[in-house]
Amino acid sequence: MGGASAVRARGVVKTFGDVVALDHVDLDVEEGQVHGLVGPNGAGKSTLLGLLLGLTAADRGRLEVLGTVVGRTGAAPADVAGFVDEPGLYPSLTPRQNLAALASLRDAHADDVAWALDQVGLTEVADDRVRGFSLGMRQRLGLASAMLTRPRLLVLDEPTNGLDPGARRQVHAVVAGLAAAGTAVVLSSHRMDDLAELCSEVTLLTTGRVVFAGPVEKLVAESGEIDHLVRTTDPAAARSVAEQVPGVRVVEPGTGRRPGDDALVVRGSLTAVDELVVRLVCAGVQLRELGPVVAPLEAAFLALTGDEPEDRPDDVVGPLR
Ligand SMILES: Nc1ncnc2c1ncn2[C@@H]1O[C@H](COP(=O)(O)OP(=O)(O)OP(=O)(O)O)[C@@H](O)[C@H]1O
Repeated sequence: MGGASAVRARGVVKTFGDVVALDHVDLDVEEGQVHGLVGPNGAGKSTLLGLLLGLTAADRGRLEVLGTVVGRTGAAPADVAGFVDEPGLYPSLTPRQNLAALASLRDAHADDVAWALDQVGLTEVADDRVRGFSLGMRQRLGLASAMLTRPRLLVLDEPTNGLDPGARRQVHAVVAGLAAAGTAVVLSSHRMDDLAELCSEVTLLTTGRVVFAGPVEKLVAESGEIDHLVRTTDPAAARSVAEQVPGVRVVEPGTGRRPGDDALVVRGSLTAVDELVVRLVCAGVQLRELGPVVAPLEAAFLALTGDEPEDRPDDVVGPLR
């Protein structure tokens, strides 16, 4: 914290006809920070990213990017790069040719092409045509294009969309490395694990409004009651213990259980669940597994939006705390 401001938005409004895509949005991002935008479909994430890239202009409010006020023309300052929706690529060209074309347009050094391809793990397919590429490969090439000019602000719309776990790890490492070197990164994602692993701060949007902005840990701490799966040696005894603990409620039907599983799902604050653990031990009931039914960040998302993020695994159960 404490770096120079990369983005400062105050009261930004953007409408499309009758649709208010952004409704008095504030956003603060510092250099060296990875800032996540999260929210249900249609919340305004891509619209906000588009404003940062200068693809469109705000109707009202004030937007400063890298110390420059972005005016009504929407022209973004130099040193900003990225993509919204899907990266724009030439399908008939190879990755190397795509990046070389960009490099010549943007004054990038030819050596940077090989560097960017290597960073995203596309060196081996650098001379294949983009036309046959999977979504994940196109996403990685989009990231390489965005990095090419070594921007001070990188804007990425769902950069891990379509990536397999290995490629996702690689993209995470690239983004974290760029941030460590001082680049500000603003990215959107529907994946709570991306946000938890990559972002120090998040802005949660619903229908164009900011409903939370701040550190990821604060979002989790504010999520209130969380459903926990409790697996023990004696489910019947565990249930009667749970029913006696103030602030703990047995959830019926509980989600997060495997078919035929007799584990309990209880809802309560972390303090109440801690008390349940103490009482189970005192009652001689052995605890085999305890964890949130959905990851705490996802629970916070659900609590604040009443919506369900995409790509939610069916069986997300945390380890014993
Ligand atoms: N060019 C446009 N013309 C008309 N309406 C638009 C346009 N761009 C966005 N919208 C509307 O603005 C709202 C916000 O859209 P936006 O794409 O920013 O949401 P999002 O959070 O990125 O959604 P998703 O998660 O589905 O990508 C939506 O209601 C959308 O239909």
